[in-house]
Amino acid sequence: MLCCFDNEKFSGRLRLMDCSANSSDKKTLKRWFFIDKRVGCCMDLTSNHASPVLTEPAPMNKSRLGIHSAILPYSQPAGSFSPSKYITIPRKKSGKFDDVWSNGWLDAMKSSSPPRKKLIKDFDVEFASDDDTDVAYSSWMLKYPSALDSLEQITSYAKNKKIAVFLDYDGTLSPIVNDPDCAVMSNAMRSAVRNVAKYFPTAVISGRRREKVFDLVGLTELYYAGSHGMDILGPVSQTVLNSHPNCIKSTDQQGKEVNLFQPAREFLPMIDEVFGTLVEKTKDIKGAKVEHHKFCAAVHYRNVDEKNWPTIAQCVHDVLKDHPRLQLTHGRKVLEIRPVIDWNKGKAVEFLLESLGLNTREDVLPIFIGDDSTDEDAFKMLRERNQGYGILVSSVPKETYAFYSLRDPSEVMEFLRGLVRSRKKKVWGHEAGRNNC
Ligand SMILES: O=P(O)(O)OC[C@H]1O[C@H](O[C@H]2O[C@H](CO)[C@@H](O)[C@H](O)[C@H]2O)[C@H](O)[C@@H](O)[C@@H]1O
Repeated sequence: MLCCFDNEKFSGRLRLMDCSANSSDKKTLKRWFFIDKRVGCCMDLTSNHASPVLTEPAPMNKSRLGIHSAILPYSQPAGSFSPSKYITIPRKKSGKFDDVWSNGWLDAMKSSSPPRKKLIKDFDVEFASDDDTDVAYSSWMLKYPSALDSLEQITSYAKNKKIAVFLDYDGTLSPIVNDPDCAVMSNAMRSAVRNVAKYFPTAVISGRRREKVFDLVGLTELYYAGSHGMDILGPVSQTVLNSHPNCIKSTDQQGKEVNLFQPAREFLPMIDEVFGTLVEKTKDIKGAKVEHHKFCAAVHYRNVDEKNWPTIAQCVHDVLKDHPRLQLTHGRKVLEIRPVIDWNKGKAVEFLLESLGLNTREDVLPIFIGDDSTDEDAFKMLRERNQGYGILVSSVPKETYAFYSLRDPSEVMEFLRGLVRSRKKKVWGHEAGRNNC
């Protein structure tokens, strides 16, 4: 007998349980089936074989099942996902704020960057073994296929197009580690990124301070944006200088002429002040760390005992209460305070495309690779433009606006190497390293 559960939490799928299995013991309950409401395909999670049953097909179905995604329009955002990562502070009619217990901050803090088991549980899949989590990941990959497995599709579609590569830093180019100051990039990754930049315009767009991310990456051939895109050093473009009032001519660390765009410049003194306050307020919380990213401030709680998380949340909450022009975003075990302006990583990608003279061209294929919630702005922008690919780096199932997935930074490196290999082979048929862009 099959029982049907509407399981919105699991990627908009209907969940079917085979009640002929022993359901009293969750560990032995192995026969779950998922029906993707849009894909119209039923999958036995124990066998991971998809077989067509029920429900009518929808426009996104084919792209999710391996037919070349770029041929198909992004007709709708992925699943029922609506990433509300910008946290509006709930205000009571009295003008007072709700506290961190009731406004969901602590839940968001707990679920940010969770371990594998916990995340699977959040998707309401009560699995116990590593095999089961692998099965859940494989099922998730039907919706977000591996960019490595899809490399041939991606590169053949990109053959006559200009690829532009946009990369997040933490969790994408470097693995997540406990101390943000120790998040170094391997030489192998550096060399992969350097090679990518030989063939495609390449930028790193990070939440960190721009100068810091440049120090960590150490490649002069890239463009850099810090503070989640609020601090961009891009190529000189008169069009961009004319159309963006906050954009000025400047020089980079090598003395080269560049365009400098800092749309939140007026917030500098406020962020300075808030940084000082946060340092002071958290100084007695063991493990807490505050970073000044110039146009935003980050409060890390990865190394703080969970019993002290409410105190961290309260400190940040109190600061925001006093600064209505600032807002909160949740990152991986980090609370970030940033200006309330209409600017994000997605806008930064568009800005850089414009600076490169690629924004209005239809033969451009932007690829954005990132792991964090702030990268969703870029994934979403690409979906809305119906152009290019967002690639989410995650080793656990996550809702996302991205189109493809990669498990971890080592797969990112393989993917970047694959892009270069295919460009060398398909365009020139030899190993010459010329910039084709
Ligand atoms: O946009 P990104 O380049 O991904 O930057 C996002 C945040 O990355 C850093 O924090 C994260 O990585 C740390 C090192 O692995 C880890 O310790 C921390 O828990 C993560 O949240 C950076 O320190 C933050 O300021 C960035 O906002």
